[in-house]
Amino acid sequence: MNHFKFYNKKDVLAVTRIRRFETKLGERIQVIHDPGKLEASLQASNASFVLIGVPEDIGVKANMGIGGTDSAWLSFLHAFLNIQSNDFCEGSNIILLGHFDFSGIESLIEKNAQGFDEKLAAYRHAVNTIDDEVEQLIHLITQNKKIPIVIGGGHNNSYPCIKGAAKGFYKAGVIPIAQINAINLDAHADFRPMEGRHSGNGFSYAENDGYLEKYCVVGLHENYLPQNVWMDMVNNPFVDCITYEDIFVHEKRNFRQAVDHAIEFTSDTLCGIEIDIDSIEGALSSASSPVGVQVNHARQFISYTAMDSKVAYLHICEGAAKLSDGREDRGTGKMISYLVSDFVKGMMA
Ligand SMILES: N=CN[C@@H](CCC(=O)O)C(=O)O
Repeated sequence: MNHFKFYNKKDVLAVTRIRRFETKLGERIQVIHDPGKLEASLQASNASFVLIGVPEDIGVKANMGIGGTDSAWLSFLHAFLNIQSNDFCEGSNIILLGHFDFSGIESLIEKNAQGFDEKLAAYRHAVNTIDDEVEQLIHLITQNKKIPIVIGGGHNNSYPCIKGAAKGFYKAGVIPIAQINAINLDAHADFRPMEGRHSGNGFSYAENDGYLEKYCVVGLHENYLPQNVWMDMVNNPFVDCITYEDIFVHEKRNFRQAVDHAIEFTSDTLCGIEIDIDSIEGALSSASSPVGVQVNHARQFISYTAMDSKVAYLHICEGAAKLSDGREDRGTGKMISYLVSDFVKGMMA
């Protein structure tokens, strides 16, 4: 984990706005005092959740998307640490560990790779480094029976989340084999072919490597589903989806029924909970869209899955506060902060 930056109490308080007679999450959230003894510190902590950032857009660029998913983490942190600590969400059951910084790798690629093909190959190759480091940390967190909360970053990080959690919870004796399920609220399946790692094939690699058993996508857009991916999905009994069109256009099921179906389909073992911010109407991401679920649907998705699934981890990805094409949204971080607090509340309910 060469690229991980641990936070201390001073770092946390630097972004927490202190106010008399009030307490913010930043004042209650835990940090690790000795990063050199990470495993022992996790073991000794009574916290249930470990929050980490993966602010990178290497995976998105490796998928020919628009850069900028590295900008959501700080925006999220500023909002999250200033949530009021109260009976609804107190904060001390969360460890804020820190974030990965892969910006050095990105600069190297930008400086040295020549032309489109070479750059694409270099970005895809770099995702392997991200995979290894993120997997290692998720493994460590879960083998100590804590729930990772991962804020990305591109959706490429579903792969190390699934792989790390499957191995970690297996090592902890929580599951009989190193294999988990996943539910994904997403406009895209991210089940593209294994053509080199990127943000569009995290679930294909996880399934192919045997770490992902059942996978269900909620809110998939028919217009952005390549035919080869659709064929792979319908021919695989361990993969299921409920399209956006079936829920909101044809009204075959309502949103609650769609989420309940996904929870039921994946109920046999631990399940990773995934939200791609591009599933939310108008939210800023590489694949932003005027069509998508409302923020309150995403909040309900998190709340229902946190309460009713056997949760392995939460991964919120693809959001951006600023895209490389200049578009900006100062609300992205605050929106993600609502989703994370809904998750913690749902898990504690
Ligand atoms: N994780 C997102 N994957 C989508 C969107 C690509 C993009 O525009 O960034 C996909 O592969 O289709």
